[in-house]
Amino acid sequence: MSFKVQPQAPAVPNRCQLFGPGSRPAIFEKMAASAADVINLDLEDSVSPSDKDNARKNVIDAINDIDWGTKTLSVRINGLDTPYWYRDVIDVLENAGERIDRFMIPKVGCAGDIYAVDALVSAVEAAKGRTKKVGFEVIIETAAGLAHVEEIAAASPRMQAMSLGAADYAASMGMQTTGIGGTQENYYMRTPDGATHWSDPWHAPTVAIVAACRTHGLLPVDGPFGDFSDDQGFTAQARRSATLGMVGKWAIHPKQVALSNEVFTPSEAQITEAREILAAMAEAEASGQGAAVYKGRLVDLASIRQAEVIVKQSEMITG
Ligand SMILES: CC(=O)SCCNC(=O)CCNC(=O)[C@H](O)C(C)(C)COP(=O)(O)OP(=O)(O)OC[C@H]1O[C@@H](n2cnc3c(N)ncnc32)[C@H](O)[C@@H]1OP(=O)(O)O
Ligand SMILES: O=CC(=O)O
Ligand SMILES: [Mg+2]
Repeated sequence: MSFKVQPQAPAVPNRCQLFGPGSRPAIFEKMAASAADVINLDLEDSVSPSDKDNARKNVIDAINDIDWGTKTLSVRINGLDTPYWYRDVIDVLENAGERIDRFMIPKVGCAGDIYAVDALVSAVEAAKGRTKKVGFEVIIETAAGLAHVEEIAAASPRMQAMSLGAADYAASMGMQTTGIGGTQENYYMRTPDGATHWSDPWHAPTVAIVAACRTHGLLPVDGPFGDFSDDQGFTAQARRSATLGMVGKWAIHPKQVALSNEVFTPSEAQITEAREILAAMAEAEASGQGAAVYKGRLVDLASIRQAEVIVKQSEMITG
């Protein structure tokens, strides 16, 4: 480990972030009743320009009036290249109560974007005497966002989480696809025996986001999977993200919530194995050994840290 100890990410469950357009208030109670850990009320890309003002009012009412239980409540504001974002911040902070937990900032390209929102949020919070500081989560979904992912992660103490936005990422990178996440038909390898092997076009940004988040103590989250009729595709994408260190995934339809929760909740088998490894290592250490054999494979001091990741995840979820 470096002399600089790796910071812990916020200890809150973040297995699924359920999105809903701010212009569709009829679904807000259903979102509140869902099993998602995080709710994202959207003012950005699911709301048409002509509906931005109404959506903002709906979202303010929803923050004030709906019982969101213990969920993390987040509002996705519009991008900094639009005329909407400053009013999203000001109207929400001037009119909504302290129940809001986070602003989600889309399409961030550099640390300066976070600085700008932080300055505005800090001014409105001070002016209104708000006592709870709103946290930030961002979406990495542009070429610039990926190029500056680490400085973005470090940009403000308000930063809590970072998501990969597959749709805008694909557009910004000029990727030849209209799919949102998951396997892409033309991204494959041919093996020497002529078989087709699909690769993961989201691998590189996923790893970059996880590394930036783990370096700076944020939660790395996988973004949307557009084809909500494809449960197996969603689960495969979520499993790849979980294996690479992400803690959760967005749901753009309520049927994706259970799928995401299942993948990002350690299974009984995973927890049992982790506890057995910890027990095997405790026994090894008691006899002066730093390494041991568990089910025919090497376990050592690093295995303790790996096993602890799973045990801590499960303890945090069960409370
Ligand atoms: C690329 C990005 O930026 S992704 C993030 C932004 N996008 C979004 O926020 C989109 C969120 N999702 C949605 O708006 C909707 O789910 C849609 C448009 C995809 C589909 O909506 P519908 O056609 O109504 O879906 P469907 O008919 O299958 O809905 C089934 C039930 O779930 C409800 N429902 C639909 N979406 C949601 C939601 N996001 N949250 C909670 N409940 C919902 C419906 O009201 C319906 O309820 P009912 O059975 O009581 O009538
Ligand atoms: O905002 C999300 C995306 O995929 O784009
Ligand atoms: Mg986007």
